[in-house]
Amino acid sequence: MKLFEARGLSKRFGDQVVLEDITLGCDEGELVGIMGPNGAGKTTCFNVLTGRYRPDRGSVHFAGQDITGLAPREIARRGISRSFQIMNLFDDYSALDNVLIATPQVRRQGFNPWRDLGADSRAQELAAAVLARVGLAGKERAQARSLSYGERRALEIGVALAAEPRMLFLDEPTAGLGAEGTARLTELVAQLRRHLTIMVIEHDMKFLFGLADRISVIHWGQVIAQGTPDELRQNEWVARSNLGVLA
Ligand SMILES: Nc1ncnc2c1ncn2[C@@H]1O[C@H](COP(=O)(O)OP(=O)(O)OP(=O)(O)O)[C@@H](O)[C@H]1O
Repeated sequence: MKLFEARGLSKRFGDQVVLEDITLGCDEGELVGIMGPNGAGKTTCFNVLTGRYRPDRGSVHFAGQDITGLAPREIARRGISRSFQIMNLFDDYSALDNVLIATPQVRRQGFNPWRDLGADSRAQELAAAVLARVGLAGKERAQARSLSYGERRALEIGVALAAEPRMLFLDEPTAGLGAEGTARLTELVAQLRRHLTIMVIEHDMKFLFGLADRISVIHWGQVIAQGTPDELRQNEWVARSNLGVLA
């Protein structure tokens, strides 16, 4: 059985069918990519997979359980974390505190901006370890707003990792990064995939083709091709599109 599996997902907004009969999944330990042109429905698909939107039809299973339509918080509790395409950090807080706030220890007590986040030394150690994992050792005390764009993207992934997920969803992690930032992020994701199952939406096909075990191509809300990077390079549609040229 797959660790994560979506079957026959459909979603419409008003008259517009945005997702139609999407079936995709991944085994434990895999890195699976979702690619497709602008407006293809990738972000909507991600939002359905991670509980932000309820599908009109179809199901989502994780670790043998039906999680279709569960609230994002409930899905997170079951071991799925996601990063956001739009930056989702507390700018005035330190890098360490941004991660601390997302740890299960601190979450259990409810978020209280006035509480002394430094009081729990065990949680602090865990948060520092997460920062080291995403390449931000030494930046613990830096305010989130003072970090470079690439560092902020790494911190966002750190925030997602703070919940100690079994599976990580990344929404366009290289968006806005230059060549050097993308290279760093590629290295980070390559490290993370050793211990995590990862699903990633990405426009940067070089990034995706270099890292993914398998990729689903979405166009007009449907999966039009699925396979390993090598298989997709042979795919006529991918070869004809810009997506294929970039890879
Ligand atoms: N909340 C919403 N209400 C109405 N329409 C929506 C909503 N979210 C997305 N759409 C529409 O669904 C279609 C797919 O959008 P979506 O953002 O999922 O595509 P995408 O493949 O992620 O695109 P991009 O790569 O540009 O982010 C678009 O036509 C968009 O306008």
